[in-house]
Amino acid sequence: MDQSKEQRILNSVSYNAVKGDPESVLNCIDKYCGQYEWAMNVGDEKGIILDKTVEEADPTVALEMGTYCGYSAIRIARLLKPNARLLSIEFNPEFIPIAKEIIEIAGLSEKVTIIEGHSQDIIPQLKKKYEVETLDFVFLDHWKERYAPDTILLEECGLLRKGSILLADNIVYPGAPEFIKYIRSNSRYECTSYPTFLEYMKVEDAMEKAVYMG
Ligand SMILES: Cc1cc(-c2n[nH]c(CCNC(=O)c3cc(-c4ccc(F)cc4)cc(O)c3O)n2)ccn1
Ligand SMILES: [Mg+2]
Repeated sequence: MDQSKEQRILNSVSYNAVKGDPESVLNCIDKYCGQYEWAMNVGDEKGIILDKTVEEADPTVALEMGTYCGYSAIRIARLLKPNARLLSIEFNPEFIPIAKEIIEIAGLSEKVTIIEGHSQDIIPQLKKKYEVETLDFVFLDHWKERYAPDTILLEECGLLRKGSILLADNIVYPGAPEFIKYIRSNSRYECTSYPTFLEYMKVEDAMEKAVYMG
């Protein structure tokens, strides 16, 4: 059976990236997906907004929803201080071994825990099963129609604290209108919009930052 696109991305990283060098893994994925096969990595342009927000949050415990090939997990984990950790939820079992391998090549396996499952099933387990008290940073990059209900679920599970920073990808394309409606009309969040472009394309997109005020 011929290989998947995600397998071809892993092949390219495995062949071209410098082991243990996260920047070289990111550059390799961006080159491959920019030149050969588009893929839904947050990419190098939106990646800078992600970097800045992670640096602002300086999280001890970070959550990502939508691991895919591990590109944003590497972007986040490479900026984490010692003993800080990233939990990343992925529902598609095909992507998980590929993400694990790519994160391993970047030398960041110690900092990243990939959890297989649907966000709505995993979020309620984070406190007890994954020993999370509260989340300092959350990157929403999973099913766009789950951004709003999962934000509410994070609140209900007591996983947000005063100052927790949420960053959401794809606000314009594919779009997350219910999330925008919810978060911008909720006085408990301070929202900032970052107009940008869809990964590897001249298509408008945006990211939304929302700081939980408790
Ligand atoms: C329910 C649940 C779900 C998950 C989960 N894990 N992995 C994902 C992937 C979600 N991501 C996307 O669908 C996505 C799509 C595009 C896109 C697609 C097609 C186009 F033409 C243009 C743009 C661009 C992007 O940047 C995206 O992020 N969800 C994990 C846990 N629980
Ligand atoms: Mg995305």
